[in-house]
Amino acid sequence: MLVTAVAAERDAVVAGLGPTVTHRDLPAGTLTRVSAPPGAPFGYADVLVGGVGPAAAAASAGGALTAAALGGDPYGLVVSAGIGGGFAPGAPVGGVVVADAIVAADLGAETADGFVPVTGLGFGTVEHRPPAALVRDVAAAAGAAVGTVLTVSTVTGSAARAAELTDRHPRALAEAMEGFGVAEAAAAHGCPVLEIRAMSNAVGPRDRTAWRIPEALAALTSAVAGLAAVRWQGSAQASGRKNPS
Ligand SMILES: O=C(O)c1cccc(C(=O)CC[C@H]2O[C@@H](n3cnc4c(=O)[nH]cnc43)[C@H](O)[C@@H]2O)c1
Repeated sequence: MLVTAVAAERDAVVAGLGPTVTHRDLPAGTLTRVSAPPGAPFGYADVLVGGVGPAAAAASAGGALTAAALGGDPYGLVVSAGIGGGFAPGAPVGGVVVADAIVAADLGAETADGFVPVTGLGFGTVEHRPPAALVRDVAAAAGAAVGTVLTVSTVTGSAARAAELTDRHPRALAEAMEGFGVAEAAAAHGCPVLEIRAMSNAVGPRDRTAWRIPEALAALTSAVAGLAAVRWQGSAQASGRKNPS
């Protein structure tokens, strides 16, 4: 299953996968089923429009994962896919990033000594690690850079905030708003997760007019075609599942 925030991202993802089979409304999100090409090891992928932000993403992905599991056909991989902001110079506008770490960047507490992640308060987790071999293969197929993708609830809008984030996360290449939520839902189901982001804008001072959304959506389509090549044309890992994507 691939999870996007908005319908425009869903359309870009579907364009990289193949023909649509069905649409289905779930309590949280709309699921589009895309058929795999003949000879692929798996029959289809589902693409979920789950909403903007980590909470909406977790709720919608969790619901879809549960529905699939209760239907006897659990997902074998969940992918958070969409556009994002890139940190210069590693992730230019129009480029693609595949996450090797999906990090909740603003989940914690502000203290007199600075930001403390929620793990420093004794709770939860702030990072999920996608499978390294899959990250490598998908990044190669997608022509993507590999690095940390931050999940934020507030889009960065100043140079000071961008510098604060890169100080705390020197490996960060991109930020977006859903990856950690999707990853939390996947982890709850024991399911591996990936995050693929196509850069629509630079992280920094807010300038919505500089966002290059059509270019990013086109890059997202190409990147997802690379993912499909790995999952559908590459040697399928024998997962024993009918519905691994
Ligand atoms: O207006 C449109 O046509 C349009 C088409 C596709 C997507 C959008 C969005 O606004 C998606 C919001 C989505 O994008 C991610 N995002 C993009 N840039 C950043 C950023 O610099 N910082 C954080 N998130 C970013 C985010 O995941 C949002 O969900 C509009």
